[in-house]
Amino acid sequence: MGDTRGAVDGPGGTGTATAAQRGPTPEVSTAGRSGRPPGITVRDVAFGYPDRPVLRGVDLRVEPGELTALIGMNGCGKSTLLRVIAGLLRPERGSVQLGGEDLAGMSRREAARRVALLHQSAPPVPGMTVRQLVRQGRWAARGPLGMLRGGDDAAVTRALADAGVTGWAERPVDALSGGERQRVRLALALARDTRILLLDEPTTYLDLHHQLEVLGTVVRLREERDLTVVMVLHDLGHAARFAERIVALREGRVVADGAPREVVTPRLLADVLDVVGRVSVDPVGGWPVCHPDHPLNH
Ligand SMILES: Nc1ncnc2c1ncn2[C@@H]1O[C@H](COP(=O)(O)OP(=O)(O)OP(=O)(O)O)[C@@H](O)[C@H]1O
Repeated sequence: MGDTRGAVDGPGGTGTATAAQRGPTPEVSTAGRSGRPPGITVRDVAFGYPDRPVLRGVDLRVEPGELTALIGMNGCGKSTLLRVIAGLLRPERGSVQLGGEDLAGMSRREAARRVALLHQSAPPVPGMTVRQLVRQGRWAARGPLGMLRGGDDAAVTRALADAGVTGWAERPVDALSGGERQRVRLALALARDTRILLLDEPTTYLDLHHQLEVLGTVVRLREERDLTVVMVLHDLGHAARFAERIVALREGRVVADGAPREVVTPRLLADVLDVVGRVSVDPVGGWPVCHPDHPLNH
């Protein structure tokens, strides 16, 4: 497999102003709202589960305020990498920094005040309402004794509204459809009110209408809340359209990294996704459009 990394040396060229294009701004080192959001620096990270190595030396730098899509085949380590960045898994080697602060020196709560992760979690507690679940997102913001703070209700209300689920607030989560639950998970992550948002397959279970709606919401919230966002997407077309930058993993390594127009090529389809296909440019939007033909047979 060829290494397509370095096709460009940074984000840009998607028609949206990138963090680099917006110019240098100071990173903040706290979860506070002033200044630019923290960037993410992953250096030579290795991680494995007891029976298998997964991440094999990942290097990645996400600029403050950047919207990055992480792509790759099933099992290549995307979710594992997000969990490492969220501080849920400790790397065996290498380091992760959030806004220049080393994650290794942070408690779970300190990490959770800086970074929120939407992931495909366990089934909800029977009868728990959407609002009750989303309130759980406030745990890290609370004091050591779990005391509710003044901003909790406002953060929950805002998260419900931003994810478009206010109308379901009093409904039991276990009575919602898969797609509805996925939007509640987005609200749960937003309730953390962090400046770094990690989204693991945020469009899973959603119909096309709601996929576009959620991705549009992520783009809007990135601007409104001034966030740094990394999202795992299986749809390369969505990644090419909505992200400023695409990072591709293969067998636990970064093998491509750059602006969609630069890295989304037939070679990327083959090298990263084992697919033979073509790539054209959307005549209206200008983003790359993939035309997958058939799986690549090795
Ligand atoms: N808790 C676990 N214990 C053992 N192995 C695991 C665990 N979680 C994931 N794995 C394995 O680690 C590898 C990477 O998994 P990961 O979930 O990071 O992949 P992924 O790229 O997100 O895949 P997908 O696109 O299918 O969601 C896979 O081989 C998976 O089976």
